[in-house]
Amino acid sequence: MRQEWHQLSYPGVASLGPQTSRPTADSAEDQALGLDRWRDLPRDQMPPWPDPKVVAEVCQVLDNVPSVVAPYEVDQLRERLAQVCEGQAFLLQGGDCAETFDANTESHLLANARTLLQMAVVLTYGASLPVVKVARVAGQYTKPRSSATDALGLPAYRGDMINSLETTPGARVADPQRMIRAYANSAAAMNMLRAYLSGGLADLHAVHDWNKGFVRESPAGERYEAIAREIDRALAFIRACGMTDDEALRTVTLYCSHEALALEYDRALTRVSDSKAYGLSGHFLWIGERTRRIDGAHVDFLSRLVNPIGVKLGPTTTPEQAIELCEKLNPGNVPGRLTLVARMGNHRVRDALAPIVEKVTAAGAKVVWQCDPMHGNTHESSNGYKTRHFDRIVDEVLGYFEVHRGLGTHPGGLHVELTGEDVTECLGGAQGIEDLDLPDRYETACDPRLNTQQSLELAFLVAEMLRG
Ligand SMILES: O=C[C@H](O)[C@H](O)COP(=O)(O)O
Ligand SMILES: C=C(OP(=O)(O)O)C(=O)O
Repeated sequence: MRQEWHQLSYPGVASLGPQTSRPTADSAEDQALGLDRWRDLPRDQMPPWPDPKVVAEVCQVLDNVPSVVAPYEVDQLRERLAQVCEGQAFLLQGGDCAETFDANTESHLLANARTLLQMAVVLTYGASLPVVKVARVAGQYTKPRSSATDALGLPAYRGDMINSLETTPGARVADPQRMIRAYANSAAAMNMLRAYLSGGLADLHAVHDWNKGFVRESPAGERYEAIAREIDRALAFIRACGMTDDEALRTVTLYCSHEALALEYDRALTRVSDSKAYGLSGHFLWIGERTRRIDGAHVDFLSRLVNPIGVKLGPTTTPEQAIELCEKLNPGNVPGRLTLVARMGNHRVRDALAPIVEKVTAAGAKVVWQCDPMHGNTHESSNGYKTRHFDRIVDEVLGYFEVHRGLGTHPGGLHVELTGEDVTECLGGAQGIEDLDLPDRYETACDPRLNTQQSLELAFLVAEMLRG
């Protein structure tokens, strides 16, 4: 008999039923869809689970839990991303680098959602297009690492789904039980966000009022006043037309996303509906720069889902590799299915991205082009913090716009690591954060995030770019 997740004794699982190395006996349908082929393929960044039997037992539990998202939402997001693909919408994706169980609080979730909504309003105005909003939330609990060990020689922290950030050898042992905690935290986060988003958090007028507060208080506020005033006028016009009760002005759909790194987790939360495989651990799943090998487990598994998916492309990606990824991940060339997320670094974006966009476009592949200006711009500060400079982030976005404008393609989206808290993790911005300020509130579990002010500043700057 299958176990319910709430019946699991924590932390031990010795009392659980059969010890199998596979999570479940696959159904014929799962087999036909090839949902477990990845298990036999080369797999980078594999969580160092000490005991596969425990992994299998945990997955057996996750096989039967209510999913985090629903198939119709996944289909809806793919359709919305199809509009981005066709140049009729813009994609904004953002949130924590690494979610943690401790920070999965109402206030943190609301602060992040609020910041994303604020950015979306500015970008909607800048692009004069609908903005599809996707949060890095409700599942962003795994991290690929460059090294198996950290500076202390301990096994690297790989995200709360896998091990703990605490700096003891015991805490760094990968613990499959954490997948259940990640699931419970993700389900709770989505539950709370759905409730707030339909209950006033997304009210357009309130969100714009927060932006006006930002413009008033930011040291660089003057620069953004013109756009804020124009949005004000547009809203006044909408009010004058008597459209204040319109549902679209009061609620928004916020989709959730995470890197599909711990494949055991995403596989266990996959459900087959109408003979199609839906990864229901999140609406949008992506493959990281470190796990995108064409013959690898991650590419194979995600190729079998119908979700909208993304793949990160770093500066060493060749146009041929990008085309191969398109063919493998989107053989039907379905618009909205595949997002190519360029994370080149500001020094490389102009020369590395252009040939990729050119050749992928010439090959006829339908993709959403998204810019992640964070991951190629990381450096160590003079006082030893992993950081990113706001100017380099802005410059990468500029370079991305230049490439797309030059080639006549749609610069479809932005993907950023951000938080709605006043942290000091990235340098620069109007607050002028410097190396010596970094220790004040350096709270990320992995990579540096833009704080609220830096995020909004970026949104205003991108709005300017979008307006040409
Ligand atoms: O978020 C991305 C990666 O997980 C991260 O940049 C890797 O960081 P590392 O180089 O410190 O391992
Ligand atoms: C790890 C990430 O990015 P990348 O794969 O581009 O390094 C990330 O976005 O969390």
